[in-house]
Order: sequence, then structure tokens, then C-alpha cells
Amino acid sequence: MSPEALQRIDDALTRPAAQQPVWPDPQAVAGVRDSLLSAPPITLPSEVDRLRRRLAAVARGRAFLVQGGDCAETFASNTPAHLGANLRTLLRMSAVLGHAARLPVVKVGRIAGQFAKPRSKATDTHGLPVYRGDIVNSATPDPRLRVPDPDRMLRAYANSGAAMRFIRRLHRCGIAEIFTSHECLLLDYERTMLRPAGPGGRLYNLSSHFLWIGERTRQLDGAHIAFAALMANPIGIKLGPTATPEEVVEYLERLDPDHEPGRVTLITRLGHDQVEKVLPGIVEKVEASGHQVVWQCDAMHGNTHESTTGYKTRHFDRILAEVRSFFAVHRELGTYPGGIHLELTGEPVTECQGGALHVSDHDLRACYSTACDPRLNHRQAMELAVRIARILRS
Ligand SMILES: O=C[C@H](O)[C@H](O)COP(=O)(O)O
Ligand SMILES: C=C(OP(=O)(O)O)C(=O)O
Ligand SMILES: [Mn+2]
Repeated sequence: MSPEALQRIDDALTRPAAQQPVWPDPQAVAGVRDSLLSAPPITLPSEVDRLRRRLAAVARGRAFLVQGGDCAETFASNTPAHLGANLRTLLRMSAVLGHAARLPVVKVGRIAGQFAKPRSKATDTHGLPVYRGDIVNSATPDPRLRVPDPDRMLRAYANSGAAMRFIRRLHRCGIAEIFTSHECLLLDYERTMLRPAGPGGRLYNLSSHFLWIGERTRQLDGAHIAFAALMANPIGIKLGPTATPEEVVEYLERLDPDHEPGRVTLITRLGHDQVEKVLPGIVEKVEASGHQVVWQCDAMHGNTHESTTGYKTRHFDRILAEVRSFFAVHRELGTYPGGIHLELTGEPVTECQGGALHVSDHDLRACYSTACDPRLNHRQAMELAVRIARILRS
């Protein structure tokens, strides 16, 4: 890598970075980073470029984006059965939605690298340091296993590569074109996957195809936004209800200086009762700025609550309500609602309430296995797809 590129990376990473673990042994982290810097990356620049073209089509209203998967992948669940089940659900939803929209569907999994989690609190209910994803520490409530362990970055890399090989096999069999994505959160890992490519030597983050900046790390002058600005990959930004139109346009000035259609996906996750209040102002200001973004609705993260039985959950009706309001606002303003972003699994979990099987507060305990946030199960995801298909047709 050129000295200029290294300097630009260092400049970005000297900014304040939220949600990073405090590693007990900085030298061990440096050792892991060196190993990863010389390792073959997970994805290829040509694949990232293909996704850039696909997302440009979404931004122009010529394709629809379906993104979904686990909230948090785990090493233990990185099995053909689990990966296959999640991909099957994603593909079936995409088939329903593509048919309804009469458009090609760009399919992106939260997969092959979704191992880092931002958290609301530093400690959990046992008073232990919180679980931050398998790439950092263990979900097991044992103080020793909650200490951030840099070797986990090597395991995350190996697991991502294995999942990527599994996905590529589907691609080679001609079953489907599926892209990967995860939150660009753990900077000690993400920085090691930057590789210069192409005539201009642009930096590709080859830990994945698509990366997004989360709600808790989107500080305008923070390290995550500056780091994302260096990457050639398409970038998502999660926008919660406190996002202001001015702030959003400032993200676009920094992340999309060349006005590349689809370079940025604005992933609104506002909460079912906030969309009509917050989204119109953002859409109007972004449209006036001339940046051609992908508008995507994350119908999960603004709709989380605790059940009377003590489980973190989301109700199907609120998830659907957020999607409905998202489509309604875009229709009203004449902009294109480009896609959806969901936490889901093909496994028969009971983590979200409602749906045709009426999962209740008391049903949640039957099969609640998520490592972080509640996911739609296969039936709930398909039911949601059918309901969204009706909106697309109307
Ligand atoms: O996936 C998103 C966040 O990591 C998650 O919602 C935070 O969860 P917490 O509020 O339980 O920390
Ligand atoms: C952390 C996540 O979401 P958000 O940043 O929108 O809260 C997520 O997508 O799992
Ligand atoms: Mn989540």
C-alpha cells in the first residue's frame, strides 16, 4: 500500500471511535492485525464493483434491494444448515418481492462477517462486561470469556471465509447472485481488509461486499464515517429518529463526493410511529442535494421492546407498520423506496411476536436462540414478504 494511503487510513483512525473494545494486550492486537494484513481477503474487488452497478440500478428505481440475516452471526451457528436456511429465506422473499415489483432483486445477506455488535450498555444483567459479538468476546456469562480476545478476529476471518465459500458455491451452481454485508464496526479488524485495486488504486474493504455504519457509530467527525469515506465499497448508514436532514446531507457530502448513484444506502430505522414525522424532512433535503441514494427501510431496530416474560422482542405488526409508512412517505414525495433490511433466520425460532401463528409473550421461550436481537422466523419473513408484495402491487 502506498505511504499516502497508509497516512489516510491513520488519519481516519485517529478520530474518536465509539463502541471499540478495550483489548487487554495491545501488542497481541498488533500481531493479529499483521497476520490479517497479509492474508487473502474474503471478497474480490470485481464482486464489489458488480454490487456497485446493481445498487446504482436500485438508486435509479430499476431494481429492488432485499437485505437480511442474523442480527449477530456466531461461530457456532456458522454451519451449512444455518447458512443454507437463512439464504433460502432470503431467496424466497426475493422471489416474492421481485415478482410483485416486476424488477430484478439485489440480494444481500447479513452474512459471512456479521460478528461485531454495538451495545447500549457496558455491562449485562449479570454485571459482567457486555457481549460484543463473537469477534470480540464470548456470549457465555463468564468473566474470563468476556475479556476481549484479539485471536477471535482470526476466527472471525476464518469463519467469514468459510461462509463466503459456501455462498460462492450457490453462485457457481447458477442458483443465485448473493452479496455479503455486515456492520463496519470493529476497526481493528476492518482496517486489515483494505486493499488497493483498480487503475486509481482505490481502497476496497474486502472483508465483505457492502458495509454499513450503525446508529451508534455514525458521529459525523468520528472514525467510522472517516474510515467509510476511504472505501470504494457501497456504504450504508443507519438513521435513527434523532437523525437530522442537515446531518444526513453532510454524510453524503463526505461519503459521496462524486455523486455516484447507489454509493450510499440510507437505511432508516425510525420506529413505526416515527416514520411519518422524521422521514419526509430527510427525503426532501437529500433529494434537493442531488445525491442519488438507495432508500432502504430497516423495519427492525426502531421497534424493539421487552415482553412481559422478559424477552427482547419485536411485534410483527409494528415491523409491517414501519414498512407501510416507509412506502407511504416515498409515494407521497415521489421518491423510490428501494429496499428493505431485516433481521431474519430460516430456522423456526420464536423471537418476534405475532404473525400468522400469533407468537405470544409466553411462546417466546420455546425457541429463543438469537445472540443479540430478535429475528423473524421463516414463516414470519415469508408472511412479511407477501404483505410487502401487496404494497408493491398497489
Ligand atoms: O443489533 C443492534 C444492536 O447491537 C442491538 O440492538 C443493541 O442491543 P442492546 O440494546 O441489547 O445492547
Ligand atoms: C446494530 C444494528 O442496528 P442499528 O445500528 O440500526 O441499531 C444492526 O443492524 O444489528
Ligand atoms: Mn440487530
